[in-house]
Amino acid sequence: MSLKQNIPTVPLSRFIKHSLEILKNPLPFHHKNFEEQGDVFKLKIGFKNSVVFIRDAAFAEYVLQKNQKNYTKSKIQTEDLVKYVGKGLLTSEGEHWKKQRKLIQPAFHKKQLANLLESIKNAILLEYGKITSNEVIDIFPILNDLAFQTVVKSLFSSAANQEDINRLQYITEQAQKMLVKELRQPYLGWWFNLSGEIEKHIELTNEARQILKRIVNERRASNIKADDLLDMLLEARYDDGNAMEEEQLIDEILILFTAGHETTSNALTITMQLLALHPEWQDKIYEERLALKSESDDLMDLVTKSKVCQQVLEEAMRLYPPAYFIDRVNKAPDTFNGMDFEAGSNLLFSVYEIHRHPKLWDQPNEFLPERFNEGGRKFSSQYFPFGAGPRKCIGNNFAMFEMIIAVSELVSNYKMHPEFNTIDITPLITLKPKNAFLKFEKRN
Ligand code: HEM
Repeated sequence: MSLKQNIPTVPLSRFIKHSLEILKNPLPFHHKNFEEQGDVFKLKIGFKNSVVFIRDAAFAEYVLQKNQKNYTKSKIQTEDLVKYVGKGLLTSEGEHWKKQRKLIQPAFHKKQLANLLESIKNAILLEYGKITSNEVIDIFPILNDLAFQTVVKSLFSSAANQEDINRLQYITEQAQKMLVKELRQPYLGWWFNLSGEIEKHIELTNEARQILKRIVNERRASNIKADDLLDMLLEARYDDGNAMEEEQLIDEILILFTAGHETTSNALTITMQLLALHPEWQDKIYEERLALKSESDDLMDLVTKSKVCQQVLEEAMRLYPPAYFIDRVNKAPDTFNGMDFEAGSNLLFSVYEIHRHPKLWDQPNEFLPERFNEGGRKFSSQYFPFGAGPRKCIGNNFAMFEMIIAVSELVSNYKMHPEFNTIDITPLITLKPKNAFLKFEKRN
């Protein structure tokens, strides 16, 4: 039995004093608090409200896995996001979530993903057509479009025209931007309502729903077998033999756009920046790709055997996890390591801090992909880029396969050079890269 412990508390005055700095980039503020207070501390963010910040990997494992039944997601995902994207996998809870996860999971199995690799690769190559050699360019917009196109093409093959795709991307990004505004300036909530800004964005997402309904109905009427994600979702059956209702299907598609787009483009952009700063790893990936190509042209072989490329991506997501916080709220009171948490406590796990914890990692702030040479599994109790437990990212393999193809294709055609020797980030809902300027030199 562990002794009772008080949770160190950072007062409201300190939160207010640093509020501008926190709005710009909260990570240094949190880091300082962790250094001063320890791996668990409470931050007062109002007279009655507080958030518990955690960089204890065992605590994360306990909440996300061992005792996950006592925890739900916070209102950000289960209410604020719902008004735009509806109740799908990412945003639902309880029995509804369980039923949806069981239904959708098979579409993301490795075997099933094999059918999508060709479309993923084609979408990637199309985007790489935008790269101009020997000029400094911002790689983020290209990789951002790439990540959206990849999800759309995996869902619909060629069923969506470019105009629809552009509109869907625009709407997804606008809704996300609006949500960021609401979360960062909660005190302006009344104004966002009164000025009609929220309503405008809900209308936009309704327009996206209409586009998606048309695409789905055309597919239903066509009898075409495309073997894409949409086919999988249309053919999936609940235990009672029924298929998904149309509204639910549309919600799930909107959620896949939201969850699968920004996270992947962030991870890819930062990986390219790190590779530009560490050209020896570009050479290693290039050599690996040459060796694999001489054995087989099969894309499944490429994505499962590109070990060096995988290590680089894993290390990039250790240093810059796109989902840099994971939040949970406890249903019933709970105790961890002698610390008591009353029901309804807001727990925020800093994946960013856990991934750089000096007690867990050698040279935690250095880019050392070789630490993953035995795979990420070795670190499964302290490495959570895709979350953990039953709510772990359903698109985990999809994202890794997509990113391996994207990195390997780019490195096999170009050498990347950095414009700056630092990596700048803007932590919003996800950890977004900033100033990702690189120069591309065509390989012979
Ligand atoms: C590098 C890319 C990605 C990262 C880092 C990432 C990260 C995550 C994380 C951390 C969670 C768990 C959140 C929590 O427990 O609160 C999650 C959930 C989810 N992700 Fe991803 N994700 C990525 C790509 C994708 C892709 C490509 C898709 C789909 C095409 C996707 C779909 C989802 C969905 C639907 C959920 C909710 C799962 C559930 O609650 O059952 N993600 N993701």
